[in-house]
Amino acid sequence: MKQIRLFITASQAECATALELLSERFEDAGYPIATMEVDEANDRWEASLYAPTAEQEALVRSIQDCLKPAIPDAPIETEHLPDIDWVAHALEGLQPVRAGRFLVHGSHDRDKVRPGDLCIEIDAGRAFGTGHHGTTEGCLEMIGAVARQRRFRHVLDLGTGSGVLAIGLAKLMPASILATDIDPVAIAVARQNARKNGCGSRIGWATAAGFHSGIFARHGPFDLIVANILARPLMGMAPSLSRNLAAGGQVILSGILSEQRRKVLAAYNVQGLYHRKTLWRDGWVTLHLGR
Ligand SMILES: C[S@@+](CC[C@H](N)C(=O)[O-])C[C@H]1O[C@@H](n2cnc3c(N)ncnc32)[C@H](O)[C@@H]1O
Repeated sequence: MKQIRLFITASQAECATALELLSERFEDAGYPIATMEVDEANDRWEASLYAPTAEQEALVRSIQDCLKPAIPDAPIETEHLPDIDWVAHALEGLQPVRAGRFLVHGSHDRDKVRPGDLCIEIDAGRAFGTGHHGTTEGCLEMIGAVARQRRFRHVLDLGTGSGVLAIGLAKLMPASILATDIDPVAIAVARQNARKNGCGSRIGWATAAGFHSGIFARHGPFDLIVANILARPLMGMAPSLSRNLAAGGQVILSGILSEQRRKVLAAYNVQGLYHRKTLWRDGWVTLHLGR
């Protein structure tokens, strides 16, 4: 199905209002809504709604009507999004997966849940993270293990994708949780998933590339940072990750191939972070580091 993004460009405050109004009117009907900063220096943000192309005309009118009381003059722009392989995504989500203390399953597998299962319900969709990938599995397993060892108060899930790790964190830890992603679609999907899992109000959301946003200073420093991205960006962001980590903080990293493990460890050692444990899953590693 062809998809579009309908959006306004406005100040951060106006976009926050737009997010509230649009969520109230459209989210229960299944339209993902998101905001994203586009120009920090000039306070330019975008508030977006994602929909099938066929609904464009009717939705533009409804959005104008919805925003009129608060932001009467904002023109609504349209971006046509690339096609997505829905079949591949749907197949990815067929089977429930056990990852450490968690059972990750789609809504069609609710009957497979057993008493005592710590469940995360995620339907395959437009954001990465159904629990089937070795990196997600490794992170969930590591989150389960570290949650047994100590209490965390400020937690960050950087590169949240479907929100699977943030939801797992919320289910295990009575902490304040921030989840971010470079992709606004992922944030919109993750917010919906968190709501479905009963922890929507426990998690703060933001679209941000790496640590390039004021949101981290407002929520941090963090005593646990989880980032399942890829080895190269993880190495690049080692200094900023370290700056946002509280004294005595811990880090879980994944998206790293086995052969990249040493390089990533070296980049974090330079920042004063040391290896505690490695999990190997399907050629990928998940690292647990501490100060
Ligand atoms: C491998 S997926 C992980 C998703 C989920 N956390 C999981 O464990 O299954 C990586 C996610 O990181 C996001 N991402 C990639 N580079 C990023 C960056 N520089 N800053 C923030 N998010 C990033 C991608 O959009 C994607 O959603």
